[in-house]
Amino acid sequence: MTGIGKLFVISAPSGAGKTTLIRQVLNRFNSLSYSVSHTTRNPRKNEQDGRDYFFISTEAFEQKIDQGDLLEWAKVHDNYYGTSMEIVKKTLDKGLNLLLDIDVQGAGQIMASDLDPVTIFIMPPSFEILSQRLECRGTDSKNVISRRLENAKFEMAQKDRYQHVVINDDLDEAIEALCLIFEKEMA
Ligand SMILES: Nc1nc2c(ncn2[C@@H]2O[C@H](COP(=O)(O)OP(=O)(O)O)[C@@H](O)[C@H]2O)c(=O)[nH]1
Ligand SMILES: Nc1ncnc2c1ncn2[C@@H]1O[C@H](COP(=O)(O)OP(=O)(O)O)[C@@H](O)[C@H]1O
Repeated sequence: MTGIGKLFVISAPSGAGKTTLIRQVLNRFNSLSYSVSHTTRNPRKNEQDGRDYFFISTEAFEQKIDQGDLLEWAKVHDNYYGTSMEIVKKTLDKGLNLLLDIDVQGAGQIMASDLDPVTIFIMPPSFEILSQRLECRGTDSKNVISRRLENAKFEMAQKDRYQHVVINDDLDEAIEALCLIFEKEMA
């Protein structure tokens, strides 16, 4: 992969606000596109296949692993998630910048590659607020929320592996801090 596009990797514990922040960043920068991942989890209400994720079966996902179609993949909160090799290659080769929203395991795989990514970790202001945000979002059952909060501790412990850490407390301030990183890195 020798294109001149830049690769950005964002990770955060579930509920920290990365989807909210990423939408704002994508609106702001025309030269930045988003890599739609494949997942085996069920779509939430308001999520669209092909826009938020490619929602596929476990069999189809495992076939993609076997065929080498995925640049990286991981099992997160009991489901598979993975990034299409083809999307990344085509986008970077066109000279476009690409944003991956992936977990800490997948981010580790990209950090170990020769893709030279810009890495950003989004932190919630506190664990209590993270828990409140997951409940207020209203997309997940109590069990699913507990599982996500359990993983959050392990995920947040890895924030120092990232080049940038943005705390998402006041939303507008976090958007500005994040956009500043993209502006500088794409200059
Ligand atoms: N490794 C990897 N992780 C992904 C990918 N797509 C999404 N994720 C991560 O999977 C986790 C769960 O995502 P999701 O089910 O959308 O829940 P949310 O974080 O609560 O919005 C998050 O940490 C995402 O960053 C991917 O392609 N690869
Ligand atoms: N800075 C913020 N202040 C208050 N609520 C927020 C903030 N950022 C995001 N939220 C809310 O928190 C919930 C989780 O955000 P979301 O973007 O879905 O997180 P993630 O994609 O990291 O799981 C959503 O209901 C969202 O509206």
